[in-house]
Amino acid sequence: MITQIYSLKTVDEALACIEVGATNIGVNPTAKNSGKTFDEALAESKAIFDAVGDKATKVALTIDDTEEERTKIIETLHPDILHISGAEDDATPELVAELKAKYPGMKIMQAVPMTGPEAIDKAIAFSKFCDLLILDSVLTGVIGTGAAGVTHDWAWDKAIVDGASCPVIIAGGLGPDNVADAIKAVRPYGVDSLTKTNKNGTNLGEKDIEKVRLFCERAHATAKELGI
Ligand SMILES: O=C(O)c1ccccc1N[C@@H]1O[C@H](COP(=O)(O)O)[C@@H](O)[C@H]1O
Repeated sequence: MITQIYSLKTVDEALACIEVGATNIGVNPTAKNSGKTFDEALAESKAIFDAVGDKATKVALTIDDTEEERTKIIETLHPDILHISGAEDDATPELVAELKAKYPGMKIMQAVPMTGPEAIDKAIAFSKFCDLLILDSVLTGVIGTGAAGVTHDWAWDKAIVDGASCPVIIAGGLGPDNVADAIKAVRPYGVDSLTKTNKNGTNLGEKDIEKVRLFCERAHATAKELGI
């Protein structure tokens, strides 16, 4: 079971998350929703990825960035996974082919806004040319798909897991208290958490390492129990 933790702001908290069971470390170098400049956020993300090295899978967000910004993110951070989470710059077969030719080995993960049952067909279409999907909630006022801190109907996620051609990570308001139920309902490839594993319960806070530990332990234990 992939346990993906977002969005790390310091080297120490990233390493602590890995220590307690995070397999994937997510950063937000786009500066969107972060209150930082692009260069500040990118430098912070680079320090984190340099320290993480091969200890975890490194995942970088891009949210409606310009082509120049996206290139800077990829060429500075060398992420294992580029997480496309914008409202306007969804992956296309052409973009994925172009990125894969230029950056062999980098996986493309498309975020799907889980706004209703219409997300099911949309996700299945993305799954035909992306490496991974992340199914995430949306909240008015938050730029991009995700960082919403609320759940959505997991029956939509289950339909996507059953029909998709690529592995699916679920997200949206997941934390230690609901991750086991979510895995039982959806049987995904991975689970992701931001808000509910933060200290102050907002999408901007520091990570609460005890909550991250519980989230990862419960996810791994549930996956083992289900044999997935
Ligand atoms: O991580 C961020 O800062 C971020 C900013 C803008 C859009 C998405 C972002 N992160 C993604 O959102 C999910 C889920 O968030 P939550 O657990 O519901 O708060 C997060 O884990 C990232 O995949």
